[in-house]
Amino acid sequence: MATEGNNLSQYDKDTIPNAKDFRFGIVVSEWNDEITEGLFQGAFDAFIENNVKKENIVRWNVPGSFELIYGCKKLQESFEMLDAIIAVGSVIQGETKHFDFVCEGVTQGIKDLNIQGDIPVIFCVLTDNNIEQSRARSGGKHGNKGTEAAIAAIKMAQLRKDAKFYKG
Ligand SMILES: Nc1c(NC[C@H](O)[C@H](O)[C@H](O)CO)[nH]c(=O)[nH]c1=O
Ligand SMILES: CC(=O)[C@@H](O)COP(=O)(O)O
Repeated sequence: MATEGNNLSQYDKDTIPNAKDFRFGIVVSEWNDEITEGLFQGAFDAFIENNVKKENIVRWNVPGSFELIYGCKKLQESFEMLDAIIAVGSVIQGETKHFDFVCEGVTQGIKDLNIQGDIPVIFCVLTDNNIEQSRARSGGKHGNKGTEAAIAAIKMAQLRKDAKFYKG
């Protein structure tokens, strides 16, 4: 289902687990900060709307989306009490193939963190053809993928909690 024609910020609060005791990390890329700040705000606001305490949200910044891999890895290691982490980035096609390598590298790196680490890392990295697409997905006509990422983070935090319970 494409984003076009859908609003990423709409969700049914009744279907979201109780997040009041969860702790979250958000690692934010500084590249295209007009976009990443919008994504961060969407995620932060969604956490607050779902009863996450402000003091339970940790934010780290990194230079670019490729550094999200290392930043999220160090957050996993340094803040073992976190229940989930969101990686926030905005990659926009330029003149060269660099876009392809950054996008693939970040995708694979965050995938690896979910395999190797115990804290889920949510992929909130826009990979757009132009800034208009990015604006539309970070608080514009298509809503905010940051909101979508926060809801995913809450759901994965609950899944991780349930898994620990059943493991005994
Ligand atoms: N072009 C974009 C980049 N490029 C920078 C890389 O992410 C990385 O910081 C650099 O290669 C040094 O390791 N980053 C974005 O987040 N968005 C872009 O559009
Ligand atoms: C994703 C990128 O690194 C890209 O925006 C850089 O632009 P260019 O390919 O023109 O060097």
